[in-house]
Amino acid sequence: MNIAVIGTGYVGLISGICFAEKGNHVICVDQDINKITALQNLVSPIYEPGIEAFMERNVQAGRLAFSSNLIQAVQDSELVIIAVGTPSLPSGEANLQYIEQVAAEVGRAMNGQKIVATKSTVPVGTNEKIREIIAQQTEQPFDIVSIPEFLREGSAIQDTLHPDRIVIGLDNRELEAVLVELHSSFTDQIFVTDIRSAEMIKYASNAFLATKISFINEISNICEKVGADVTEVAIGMGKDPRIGPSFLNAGIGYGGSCFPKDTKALIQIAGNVNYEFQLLKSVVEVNKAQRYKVIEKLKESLGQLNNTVIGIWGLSFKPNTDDVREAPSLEIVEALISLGARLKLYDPVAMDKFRERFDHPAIEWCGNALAAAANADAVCLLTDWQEFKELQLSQLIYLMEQPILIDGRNVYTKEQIEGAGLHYYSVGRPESTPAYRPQVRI
Ligand SMILES: NC(=O)c1ccc[n+]([C@@H]2O[C@H](COP(=O)([O-])OP(=O)(O)OC[C@H]3O[C@@H](n4cnc5c(N)ncnc54)[C@H](O)[C@@H]3O)[C@@H](O)[C@H]2O)c1
Ligand SMILES: O=c1ccn([C@@H]2O[C@H](COP(=O)(O)OP(=O)(O)O[C@H]3O[C@H](CO)[C@@H](O)[C@H](O)[C@H]3O)[C@@H](O)[C@H]2O)c(=O)[nH]1
Repeated sequence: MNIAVIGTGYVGLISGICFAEKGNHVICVDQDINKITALQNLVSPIYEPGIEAFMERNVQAGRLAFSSNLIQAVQDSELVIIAVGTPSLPSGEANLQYIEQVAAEVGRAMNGQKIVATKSTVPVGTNEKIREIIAQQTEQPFDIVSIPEFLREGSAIQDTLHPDRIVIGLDNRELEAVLVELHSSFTDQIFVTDIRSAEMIKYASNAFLATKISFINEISNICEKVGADVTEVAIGMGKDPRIGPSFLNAGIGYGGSCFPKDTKALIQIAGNVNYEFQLLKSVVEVNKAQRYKVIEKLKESLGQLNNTVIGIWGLSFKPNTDDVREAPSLEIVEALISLGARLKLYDPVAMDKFRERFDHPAIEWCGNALAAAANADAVCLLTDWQEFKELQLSQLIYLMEQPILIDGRNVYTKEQIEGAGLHYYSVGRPESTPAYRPQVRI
């Protein structure tokens, strides 16, 4: 099939590449000329493991191209996929300005029958709005479908090539066969439903996963007080197939471009029909508070933070991505600086993206994890990158001013900590080392 994908962010670019990988002819469009130029030179604007090899293979096979010419791309395609951003407005509601702009541009470009599919996460009823906007611009026949995207950053290509399920929302049953056929090379778990339900499935799924995380984080806070171990609790809970083992990792809470934005948007979607989504409001509040646990633990171990030196391991909101949108690190770094700490920051790939968002004279940018720990009074691990898990922790005692490690993602085992000579604090697990008596820097 000939496909145009509008928006070459995480979703548009990865979907475009994966549809091409399955033999379709795809043209990916973006209004950002710099992105398009980079892509035409086979340079990915996002960090995603394996992406450049997939891009190169499909471009060389003549199945994938990049352009800023939306009109041409739409005219050459039977299926137009909208994958532009839907960021939060200050109210928490989804900002639909990019969606509406693209719908109008697609409408003006139409030269014959098209299917217009929305992959962006949009509030219930948005696809109907898209239909109206397109219809105002063209007399050409077209159909609207909702195909929400469930990929995760860091494993986006594998998630797209091997999804757990694909949801297709449509109101013209004649399209079912062609859309199921298009997606059947990815999975046989294809659920066809109506458009409004498809839109809601996306928000409900993200809200449920966020709820699991806030739930286990609250359990971890109680575990700390009663002497239980949240990792053991999560394993025991997860053995019940009704609960499942995934998304029960306690830590400093969820970040990223999706959970924070989509939970707030769903609260607003409910509010717009006079429904107060109490449970989800609590999930958001719990998540906000959880980030500060790291700072509480630092205060517990160091007393006060003014004039201390703190090493930070990990800035991206999760491993295997350079995305720092709504990363817990942003709030934690700002809070530590406001408390008078000097910081030594290291992340394997996200330092440039972080620095574009936040920089300060109190920050020293470090080339590796050990450099960030050198002469520090404490190190805080904020992202569970594999390279941090593989560090020889016994080196820290020789490097650090005070041997304190705060593990915000529970990555280290008892065996790794034992014998390392550190004072180790994690989340919801009994402390495996004695509490530290701070030395105050003059
Ligand atoms: N990032 C994820 O992991 C993920 C996963 C599932 C769903 N989603 C949803 O998918 C949507 C896109 O997310 P993203 O992270 O890929 O966004 P993004 O911000 O990374 O990319 C959006 C792209 O759209 C482009 N764009 C905006 N207006 C345009 C226009 N008029 N014409 C052409 N291009 C235009 C921007 O330049 C940008 O490159 C959002 O609704 C998001 O909630 C994201
Ligand atoms: O047990 C867990 C699992 C995740 N997280 C955190 O939750 C956030 C989100 O993680 P993840 O879901 O893996 O990443 P995303 O790329 O944001 O993907 C989510 O958001 C996407 C955008 O909507 C959806 O498509 C995906 O299905 C959904 O998992 C990260 O900060 C993680 O550190 C935890 O704290 N504990």
